Amino acid sequence: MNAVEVRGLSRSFDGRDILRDVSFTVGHGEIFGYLGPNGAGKTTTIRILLGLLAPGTGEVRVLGRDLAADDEARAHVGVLFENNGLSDRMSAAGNLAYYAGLYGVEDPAERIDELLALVDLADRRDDPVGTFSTGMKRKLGIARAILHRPEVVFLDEPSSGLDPGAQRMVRDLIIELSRREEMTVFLNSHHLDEVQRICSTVAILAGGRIRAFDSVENLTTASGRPSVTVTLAGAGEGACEVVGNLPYVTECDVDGDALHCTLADPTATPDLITALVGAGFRIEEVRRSSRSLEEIYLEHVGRAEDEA
Ligand SMILES: Nc1ncnc2c1ncn2[C@@H]1O[C@H](COP(=O)(O)OP(=O)(O)OP(=O)(O)O)[C@@H](O)[C@H]1O
Repeated sequence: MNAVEVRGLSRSFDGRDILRDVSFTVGHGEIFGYLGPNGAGKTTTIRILLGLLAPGTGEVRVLGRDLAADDEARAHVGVLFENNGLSDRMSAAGNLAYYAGLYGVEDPAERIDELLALVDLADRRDDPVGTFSTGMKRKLGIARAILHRPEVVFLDEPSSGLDPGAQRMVRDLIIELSRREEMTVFLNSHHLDEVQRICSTVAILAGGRIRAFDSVENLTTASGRPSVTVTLAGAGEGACEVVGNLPYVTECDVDGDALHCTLADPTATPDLITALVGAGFRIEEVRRSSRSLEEIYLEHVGRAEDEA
């Protein structure tokens, strides 16, 4: 059984199709990145998973259960939306104590101490949250979301509005809680660099449909679409004319002295080099290159926009 299952999910608002036949799964203990442009339907998907919004068609399950119909199952799930769900007037510890009461957390004092230490706010425990920075509030929001030791936690844009230092703190915290608390983390994010660093699997949602669903490794390494970067001794002008028509070269691009080629055949690199040398190019270095998640994301989103 997967931690999260979405099968054939569709949902429209006021006649506009937002989600169309969306399917993906998230395994236990994974940090999963759910990506897509503004308005793609990521928060809508989370709200349907949490049982806060009815699906149009299709089926969703969290821990094998339908949260809309299963009160007990909701106790195993945590959520952080962008507003953190905190009272500015209460202290950090007071906020956590309030939620510990709502969730029926056992030994709340101990758990609150543990979490304040985890999010590095122990020394601010008695200060009103209204005096906290955006990053501190976000960290406390995450502590609130995992207070009751959920098995799955949904984090909607946990890094939005944070400076790079605070983004890093939140990123480290997510890794820590996945490792230490063995939680499955469902992360909505626009920070592709962050997602590439911490997520094991991602899905890209655009134009209402899932455009890619795979491990970050498969998406970014050469295994899917092998590519090589050839550093030439001198300008790369004319290199694409030489290799662009070779049958195994699917894409070619020159940037200064660097020639980037995507290959249809992963074993074709020596032939590519032979062709370049035959045409008089001198070669400094040849590297298999992996593509960034950002490049892959932009390609899928661009394709979805072209289709629209
Ligand atoms: N209750 C609602 N009624 C009408 N339209 C809605 C409702 N909730 C969401 N929408 C619309 O559905 C679309 C998807 O919204 P959603 O918040 O899921 O996007 P998102 O991918 O989370 O975007 P962002 O990255 O900007 O947070 C938007 O066009 C939004 O206006």
